[in-house]
Amino acid sequence: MGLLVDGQWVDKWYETDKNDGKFERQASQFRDEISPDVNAKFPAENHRYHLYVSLACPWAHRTLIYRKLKGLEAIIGLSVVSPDMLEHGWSFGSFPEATGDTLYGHDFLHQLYTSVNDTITTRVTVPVLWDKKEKTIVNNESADIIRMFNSAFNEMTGNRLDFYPKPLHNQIDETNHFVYHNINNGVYKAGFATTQQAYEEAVSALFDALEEIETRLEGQSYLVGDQLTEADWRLFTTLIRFDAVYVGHFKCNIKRIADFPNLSRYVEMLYLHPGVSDTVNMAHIKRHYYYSHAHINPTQVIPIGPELPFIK
Ligand SMILES: N[C@@H](CCC(=O)N[C@@H](CS)C(=O)NCC(=O)O)C(=O)O
Repeated sequence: MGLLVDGQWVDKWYETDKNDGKFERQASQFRDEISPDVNAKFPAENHRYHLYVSLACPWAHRTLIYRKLKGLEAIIGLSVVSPDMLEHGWSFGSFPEATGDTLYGHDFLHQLYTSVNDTITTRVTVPVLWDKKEKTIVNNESADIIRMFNSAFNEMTGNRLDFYPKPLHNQIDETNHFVYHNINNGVYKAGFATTQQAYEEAVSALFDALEEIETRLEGQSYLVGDQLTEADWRLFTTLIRFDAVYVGHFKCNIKRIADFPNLSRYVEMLYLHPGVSDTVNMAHIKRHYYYSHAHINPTQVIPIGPELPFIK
């Protein structure tokens, strides 16, 4: 685990000392956009773009779901890192279903970042949306990438599924904001907190938010407008990891998702949505968290359980 400072890899953990033990996520640096406009800087083109992901990562998982459901697998290539994120950060080491760097054969993901800018200072995160033509990172923010995947390639694929329909923009954005701060990032704030108070604040906000979503799902199947939207996919990738890793490893253990009837039904429904189960890899998920965060789990022993009834 570490980051690039002036193009050099530095092996160090997140800084929480100056912030009362609180984990603060840094903003993604590459925020360009692929557009259907042929004159755009990054126009939608067949075989031009490539996605680097970890199957363990909930942020990268969003992009994998969209690549699948929007019919982009034949258009956008894929490289899957090893789940082990150790002293060199994300690496292309061997592990079942890790592909290696299928474009350049790099050993480490930070080499991809420094190939764009050899004096860059940045965290080296997945997902990365890569442009093979310009040999650069288009975007490394999952929230942006799924918006592009939702619409930029529609002409090419003929796939017009819309998970961000215009009339629901405000409601989706509001829900995303609530879910991001309290749940998606909330589990990380709990897990990476280094003081009791920071941990308790994060866990309380997390479970208050889960209770609120549980209530919202009482009379409806989806979060917004009673139709499947981006808001659901963004929540799903955290919920599917919850009982397997966040309850134990991140100490988010007031309840399990299995203890919330509506959330359980909801996560199972989304998991069973055609194509989605292919994007869920529990071996990578459990291995990544329990093996990579040595300060939380120094023995790197990975628990066998829990039983997850509907997961193949
Ligand atoms: N805001 C980013 C966050 C991505 C992110 O933090 N990914 C994690 C893996 S789950 C990562 O690569 N962490 C490495 C690091 O923070 O150095 C996004 O949503 O794309």
